[in-house]
Amino acid sequence: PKILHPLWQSPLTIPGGTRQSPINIQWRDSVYDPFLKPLKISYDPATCLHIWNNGYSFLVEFDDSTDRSIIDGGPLENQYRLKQFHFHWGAINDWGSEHTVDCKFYPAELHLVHWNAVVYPTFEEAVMEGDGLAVIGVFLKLGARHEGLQTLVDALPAVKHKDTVIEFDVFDPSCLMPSCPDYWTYAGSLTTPPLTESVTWIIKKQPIEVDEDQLEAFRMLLFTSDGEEEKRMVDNFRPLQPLMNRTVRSSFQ
Ligand SMILES: O=C(O)Cc1ccc(OCc2ccccc2)cc1
Ligand SMILES: [Zn+2]
Repeated sequence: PKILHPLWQSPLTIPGGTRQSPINIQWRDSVYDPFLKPLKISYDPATCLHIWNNGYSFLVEFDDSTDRSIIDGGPLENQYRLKQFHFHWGAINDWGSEHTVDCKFYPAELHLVHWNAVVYPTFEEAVMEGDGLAVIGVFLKLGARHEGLQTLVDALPAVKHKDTVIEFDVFDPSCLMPSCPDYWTYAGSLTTPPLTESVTWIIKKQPIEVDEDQLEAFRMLLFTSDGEEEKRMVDNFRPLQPLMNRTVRSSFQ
């Protein structure tokens, strides 16, 4: 019988999928690629629009009608425009990330979603193309309070329920980047429907630190709309997918 995902009520596997995400990154199997460039990030904090609980995660969305917030370099052939960022997390600190490193889960993972506006006219079209999207993944680990994240955390009670949105007009996602430039990269997919194989993943080696209260703030969000029986928004990560015929490259030795 078809196994449906508890969260999405859609098939858990893509028939014929050869580059699905997330995956385990086995550090010793990754291959250093000296031709990988440093990742260039230039975000304009004024392009921030709002925070939205879409029933899977909370998304911070950006005005992507111009090239004001972009990434370039790294493994990318073009510059890509920032569309939104969101997180995946667990009910407890033992798991929550989508990717793992040597089979280790982090308590949460940040995804900054960008699309190739040089080649494709809209995000929706880019989502269907092999070089359409570039997602930066940043692991969150338990440690010191993250001051930059706190402005986001303070806004979460206003988007507790599915389909609630609040204006959020200035935020610089660069503050969520770790200081170390090292990353892994591989060809993968969306980890939520439509699961299309259109993502160049750029996974930062160094996690950022957040404290327990900040993780708990994520866990008080709800999958459910106001008036429905409350279901806490936790464990919103997809199971690991087979590596198949892929190599994970590293920007570092
Ligand atoms: O960050 C990830 O989990 C990958 C990911 C990237 C993009 C994404 O977009 C969903 C979406 C697809 C088509 C139209 C509207 C929204 C969904 C997931
Ligand atoms: Zn994601």
